[in-house]
Amino acid sequence: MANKTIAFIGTGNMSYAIIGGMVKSGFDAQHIIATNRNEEKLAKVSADFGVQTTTNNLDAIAQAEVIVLSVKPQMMAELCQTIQASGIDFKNKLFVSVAAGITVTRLREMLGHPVRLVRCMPNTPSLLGKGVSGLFAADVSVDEQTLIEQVFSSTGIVVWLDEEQKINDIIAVTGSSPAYFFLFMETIEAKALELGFSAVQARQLVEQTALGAAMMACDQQAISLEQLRANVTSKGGTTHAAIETYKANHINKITSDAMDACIARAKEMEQEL
Ligand SMILES: NC(=O)C1=CN([C@@H]2O[C@H](COP(=O)(O)OP(=O)(O)OC[C@H]3O[C@@H](n4cnc5c(N)ncnc54)[C@H](OP(=O)(O)O)[C@@H]3O)[C@@H](O)[C@H]2O)C=CC1
Ligand SMILES: O=C(O)[C@@H]1CCC=N1
Repeated sequence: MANKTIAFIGTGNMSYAIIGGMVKSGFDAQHIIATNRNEEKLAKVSADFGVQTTTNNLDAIAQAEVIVLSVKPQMMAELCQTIQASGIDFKNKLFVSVAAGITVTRLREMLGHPVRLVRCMPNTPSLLGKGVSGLFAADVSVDEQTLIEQVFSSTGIVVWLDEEQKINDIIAVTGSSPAYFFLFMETIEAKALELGFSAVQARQLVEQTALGAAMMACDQQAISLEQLRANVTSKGGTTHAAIETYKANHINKITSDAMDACIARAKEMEQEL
């Protein structure tokens, strides 16, 4: 990665998290260019991580060897149209798209060129080096795969996928799932408030418990999640009463249905965009 420059086109929530993870893990900020149409967002990423910034996407693309397309899927066609119209030489450029719901075929149509491309499905914990990135390579050399693996493994773990359609599955498992955990935390926080804990206490109690549970799972790999749960659940006790309530309300089915809806939406977007 030594002398390669990487440009993030459309630096919002996701690119901010990736850039943060990269810089905190030691990537040279001077080899990262962040773009946005909004100066305010660029001021923050520059102040926080010391990367180069510009509102001129084409300047950034011209300077970079790796170009991460990171606008919302609905804005990708318009962005690619401007890249295509610029007449930029794609020969020495490797593209990465983090967009959900846009296939390799469709991205190449949008760019008007059969670019070498990696589809990446990251998640926002990348900011803390705790991300997961699912990667699918399309006509990418071994050296380029190594390069992309270096970039994304600086933000957490990477998983190479052998079929493009698995990107949609990993969206459900890791791309979108931080939001499921936050939703679950929100429900505990709301109930803690109802029980009379202050807002500060409710937030602190839920975040410390979530962190503690996640760290126990990470620290005790040999113990199944089911067993970790069992270790909290005394026979005839309070946790048992709570868990039985979750089961009676079909928590497994709710999660399975939610993840199926996530995958179905990704497939629908592939038809729409
Ligand atoms: N957020 C997440 O957890 C994850 C997101 N992704 C993918 O990442 C991509 C980005 O998502 P996210 O970061 O959440 O979205 P954001 O809207 O936060 O970030 C995209 C940014 O790009 C800006 N932008 C739009 N068009 C252009 C343009 N032509 N030139 C320069 N900047 C532009 C937007 O500006 P403005 O604010 O004015 O619209 C916005 O600030 C999506 O494709 C999504 O599917 C993948 C995995 C997880
Ligand atoms: O909600 C979305 O569509 C994006 C993709 C994964 C997380 N956020």
